[in-house]
Amino acid sequence: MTHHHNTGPAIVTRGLTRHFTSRKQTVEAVKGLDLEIGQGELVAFLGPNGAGKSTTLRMLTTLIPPTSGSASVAGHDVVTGQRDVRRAIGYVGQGNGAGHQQRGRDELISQGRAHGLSRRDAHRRAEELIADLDLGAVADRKVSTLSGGQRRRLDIAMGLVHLPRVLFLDEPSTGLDPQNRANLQSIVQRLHAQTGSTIVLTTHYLEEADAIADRVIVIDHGLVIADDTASRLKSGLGDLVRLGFGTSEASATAAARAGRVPGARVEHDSTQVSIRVAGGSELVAELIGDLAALGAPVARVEVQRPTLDDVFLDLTGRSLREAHAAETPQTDTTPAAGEKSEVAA
Ligand SMILES: Nc1ncnc2c1ncn2[C@@H]1O[C@H](COP(=O)(O)OP(=O)(O)OP(=O)(O)O)[C@@H](O)[C@H]1O
Repeated sequence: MTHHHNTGPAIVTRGLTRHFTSRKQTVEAVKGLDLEIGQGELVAFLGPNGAGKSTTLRMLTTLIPPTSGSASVAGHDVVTGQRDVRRAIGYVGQGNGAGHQQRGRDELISQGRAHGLSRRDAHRRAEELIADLDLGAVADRKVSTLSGGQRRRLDIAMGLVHLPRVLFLDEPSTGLDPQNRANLQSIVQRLHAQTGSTIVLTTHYLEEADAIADRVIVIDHGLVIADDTASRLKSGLGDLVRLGFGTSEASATAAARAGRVPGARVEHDSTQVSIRVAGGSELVAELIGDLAALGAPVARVEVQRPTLDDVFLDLTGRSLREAHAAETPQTDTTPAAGEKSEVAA
């Protein structure tokens, strides 16, 4: 069940910008994004708290208008084609809501009816989604009794009722324990494989972006700072090779030798040399041999493959984990006029 109605990109943004004014201070939440996302891509927006991920998603889903620039989703402009965008997308926000006293199955059926499905089709669609999102065991329970992970899966099912061509998930796995998070990630991947629809999710979990996204768009302070596959982002940074030595002379000799490796970034102190270089693990054997011949025998070796956190650290000078922990989400802000908490049916 693929449903691509046009052949252009799923999402295009040009200079997409959003400012907020709160207590007379202007926050530039998103500062001129130029993005193109193809149909069928599974993309993660990765960045710390306050990076502008949710604001970007809220503009793309027509919940808030851009301050300047433009965006189109499924071929429709988010401002002039708001209705068409809403019909083409599914959006699962942070803490969306099915009604608490309803049964999950009934919520899905009502949602289908709200999207114009016949009674029979709404029932059929609900059954499909219950199966696709592993909700069979809990679909007849009141929503208020579901666990966090079950609730999140129901929210995603709600967002999928009308077979959207582009699905937006805002921090789908935040607040879930590792097992439920892994479960949710495999469901998202399965949905993507089954439907071929475009999926854009935001996350501040490196492992999540790494594990499930075809493409990782790293956002910091409202700007795209990297955009590639996780494996290319990591291999671009290179491996980290650490060599330990018994004497400071040996360490200095090794640093000089390592400095001649093309593209290597070298740091050293009296006992250790750190070399950041592409293909470091392949290089290390040769280096150890050379250093032995130069009278600087290597006492310890460690090779680290880079993580996306290393990529972020390299780009920003901050660790994503720390950047995330350091920023506390602001409360007490002034929502923009016309803002709503959910996409209207
Ligand atoms: N309604 C608002 N009024 C004022 N400032 C806002 C508003 N919404 C967002 N901001 C600010 O814009 C910046 C970007 O916020 P945004 O929610 O887009 O970040 P995020 O990357 O999604 O972070 P999180 O992981 O916490 O959701 C932050 O500085 C935030 O405080």
